Amino acid sequence: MSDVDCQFDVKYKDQISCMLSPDNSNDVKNYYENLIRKRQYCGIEVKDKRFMGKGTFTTEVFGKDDLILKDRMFVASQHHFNKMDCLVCSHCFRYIGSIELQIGRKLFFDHLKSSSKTDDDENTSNVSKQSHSPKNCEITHTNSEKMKLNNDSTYQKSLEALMNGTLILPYSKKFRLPPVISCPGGCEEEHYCSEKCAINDWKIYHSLLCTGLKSTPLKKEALIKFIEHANSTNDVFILAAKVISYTILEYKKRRDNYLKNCPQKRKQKFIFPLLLEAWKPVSMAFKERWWDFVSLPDDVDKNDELSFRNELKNLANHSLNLLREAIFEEEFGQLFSLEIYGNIIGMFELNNLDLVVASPVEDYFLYIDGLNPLEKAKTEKITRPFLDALGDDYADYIHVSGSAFFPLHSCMNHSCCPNAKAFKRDQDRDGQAVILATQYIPKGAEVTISYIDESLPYKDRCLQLADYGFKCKCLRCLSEE
Ligand SMILES: C[S@@+](CC[C@H](N)C(=O)[O-])C[C@H]1O[C@@H](n2cnc3c(N)ncnc32)[C@H](O)[C@@H]1O
Repeated sequence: MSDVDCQFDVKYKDQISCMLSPDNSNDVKNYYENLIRKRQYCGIEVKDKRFMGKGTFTTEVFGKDDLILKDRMFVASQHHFNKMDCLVCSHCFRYIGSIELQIGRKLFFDHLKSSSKTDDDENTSNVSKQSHSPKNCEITHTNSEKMKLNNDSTYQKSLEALMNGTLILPYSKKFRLPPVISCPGGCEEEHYCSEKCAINDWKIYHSLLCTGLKSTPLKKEALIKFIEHANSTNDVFILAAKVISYTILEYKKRRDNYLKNCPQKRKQKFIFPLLLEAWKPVSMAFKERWWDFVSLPDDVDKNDELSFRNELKNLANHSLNLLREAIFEEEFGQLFSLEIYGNIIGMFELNNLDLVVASPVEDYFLYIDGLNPLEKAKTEKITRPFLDALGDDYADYIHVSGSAFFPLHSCMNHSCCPNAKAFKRDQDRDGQAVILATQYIPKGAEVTISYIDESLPYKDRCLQLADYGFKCKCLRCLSEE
């Protein structure tokens, strides 16, 4: 493969190799024990499994449907296209605002997309202003009953009324959502469910990636270019940027603490062991260089494999150049090397779990549907036009969709006859990963999940798992092979 020129790969060769070399098994054990303790979960441990790397094992018995683990994400991001379908906290991914805001905002964006107006920018900035400052003054239902959704300006007005809180839908108070809290840096991109989430997100990654008022114009312009490139190519680049920001900010926090306790070391400019500590969530994760392991798409000839892999490498390099323009700090040159970037992207591709959160809007319409016939008919006079405008298949796209990396979930190996599954119960209304036992699991057994549809025949399963870069060694595959 022809090498894309990356000066940082050469300059920081030794540090990069140290960052990518496997941690010793004691460190691995301690890291995951700590993590499990922090999550206040007992009943599982992470240990080495000879041929498959790490695995998760039970330390107590689990019954069918028992909760094994609720894992908080290390980094996560909502898909770019999903941001117009639902408004959620950028940190915990809970729905925010109100049922009215969710419906009005979604229909407003749909309307913008389909309308022939050219003045798109003005409308978009209007919607963000209106949609995050609900006023909560109720109007009578008779007003909304008069709505004619086929009349463009009446339709727009009714959507605005939903968004700014002047139109309250019947029974929506039964589905209250947390308020919309703005980004502390003043960007219009991220919103939160609480000050706590806003501050946490700011401290952990967003302060380096915010395009708000606190960002200098040059940095803002560069960040926007980076984000636009990621949105139009592969939004895993956004996740990679979050990982780099996290590592820089975590390092700085650790360094400040260290220097507070050892003021005599103040002259020491850069403390590499502290960067390694900050890098732990990535160094512990299973990962490979992205462009090396991705399986060849069906439409790419085997003879073109080299140029296919080079294309991916060039794409990552371009994204990294854009990110450097925005947030590069000389002190952390190794974090901006292509080798590190390729491994971070590879970590997501190999461990990614879809981020899914069910929508309260669907609950709301199901509730209306379950009312007694008289009440339902009265209520639907108001709600039906909105439900019709959302379309029959609205439930398929108004739930949160995105990508996330979960440190403990990512230690679970695949099996084609798994004993657990990632599954969101009714009460799981945020971005955490929920792992449930699908059968009785004895103490000491490995907890396995299926990365694919395990009902497929052997050959198809092999093909699908090739996308994850491995050949399955579970008992079922070994016997079917
Ligand atoms: C999400 S990680 C699981 C944890 C991983 N074993 C580790 O060491 O961190 C997925 C990787 O684990 C290995 N793996 C998981 N399930 C496997 C299986 N059934 N057969 C062979 N390798 C498996 C593969 O290398 C795969 O790419």
